[in-house]
Amino acid sequence: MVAESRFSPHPRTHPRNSSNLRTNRSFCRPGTHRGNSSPKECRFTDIISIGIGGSALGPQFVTQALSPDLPPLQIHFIDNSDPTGIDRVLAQLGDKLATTLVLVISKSGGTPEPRNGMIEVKQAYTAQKLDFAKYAVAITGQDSNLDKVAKAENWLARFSMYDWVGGRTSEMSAVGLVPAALQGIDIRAMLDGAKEMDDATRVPNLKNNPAALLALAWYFSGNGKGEKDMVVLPYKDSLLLFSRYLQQLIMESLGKEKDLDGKTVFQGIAVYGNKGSTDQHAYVQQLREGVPNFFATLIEVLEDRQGTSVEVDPGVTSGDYLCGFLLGTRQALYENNRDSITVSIPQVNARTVGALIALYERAVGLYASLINVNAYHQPGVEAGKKAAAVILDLQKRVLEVLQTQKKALSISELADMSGAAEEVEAIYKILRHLHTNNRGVVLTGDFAKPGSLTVSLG
Ligand SMILES: O=P(O)(O)OC[C@H]1O[C@](O)(CO)[C@@H](O)[C@@H]1O
Repeated sequence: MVAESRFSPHPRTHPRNSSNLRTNRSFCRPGTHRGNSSPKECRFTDIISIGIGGSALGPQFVTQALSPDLPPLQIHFIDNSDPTGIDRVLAQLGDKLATTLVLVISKSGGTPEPRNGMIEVKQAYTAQKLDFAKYAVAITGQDSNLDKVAKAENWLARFSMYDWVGGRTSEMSAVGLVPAALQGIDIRAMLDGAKEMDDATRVPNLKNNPAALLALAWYFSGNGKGEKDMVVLPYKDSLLLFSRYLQQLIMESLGKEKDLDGKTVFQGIAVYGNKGSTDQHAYVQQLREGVPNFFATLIEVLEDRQGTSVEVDPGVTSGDYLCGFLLGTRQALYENNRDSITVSIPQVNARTVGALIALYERAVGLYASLINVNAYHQPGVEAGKKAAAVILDLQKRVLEVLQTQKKALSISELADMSGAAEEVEAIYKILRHLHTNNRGVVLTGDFAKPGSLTVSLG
């Protein structure tokens, strides 16, 4: 899918993308089923996919939406720097690591979370006397740090990402297509659906352009200032992660302080939601009667299921109920002057999911043009990353000071000696974290009164 014509090359260059996939996929033939595969055909049973943000949300959404009930390879995600989360994935796999492929996905190849995940997973392979390089695949920008590591260590495969593909618009690149193909998902159909939508959303007549209609509806509803939140309610379990995927696509793209002229605009649209009808029993009460600060997007899937349905009442199926809940909620919102948009798809399949992704990618680009912001950078996230690096540096400095001390110090003494008198609270939190995790820092005193605490190395 081409996200935004200003940033993407001509479609003629796309075959390079698929040849990238074709030449690299020999490490494991997708679609080979576990039950009848010989070790030669595919020695893997599972995948660990390590990535965050745009390098995780698309693959997670597509897995939930499209992965077959018995996929050829079962995928597990590590999308955080949470040690417990990493442990859980590794514990679930146990001695199956020997047949587990690892995808390390990071456009920049320098994001700390996937780097940490990769190091921890590598360590787990080493502990089982497995050569990590024989299991590891990198999906990253050319010559990124990750690319260099993968090249130097001779990993199983490397897929390169084009610079013009943004992280949050990368689902139709190797980032999304490799994990999807390995799970037996029809990636050609995904690309076909995205292509169809790409064509449909290049139409200059706005009334016939679904992405333009969507962008204009967002603009109308929130006054072009994001005054209303976007509540996304797909009435289908398999689309549960769509709102989470859209959260990044929309909020990271549109949530900007400055417009393209450098004017302070504080733009954005807040996105949340899970699924209908489940959310009707959670927060739809507020949507109907509470603060009118949202518009709803209802995703309607026409096909209930493959095969026939039992009747839960005479002449009525569960699917009829779901359809009734969607239409009923829409009506109830309308009656109370709450806006809603309904997007209908015939069924959840690779083609419609590809089309949905392409639709929203294009709508975001068009809406960004309407409000005059750059949808394709994320300066705010960079600020958060820098601030986290400052905290880790402070931790280092504090530990260095403690190493020189024979007697326990108060936290404010330690802050002074570390040249960070203003950072007493941050230092308290760092120390408490190290203390809790038995990292050689001993805090003594009343934790409810940080001023009473003394600290030393244990
Ligand atoms: O793929 P990368 O470079 O690891 O980045 C992961 C995510 O981090 C961000 O750069 C900032 O959150 C996202 O835009 C991106 O999707």
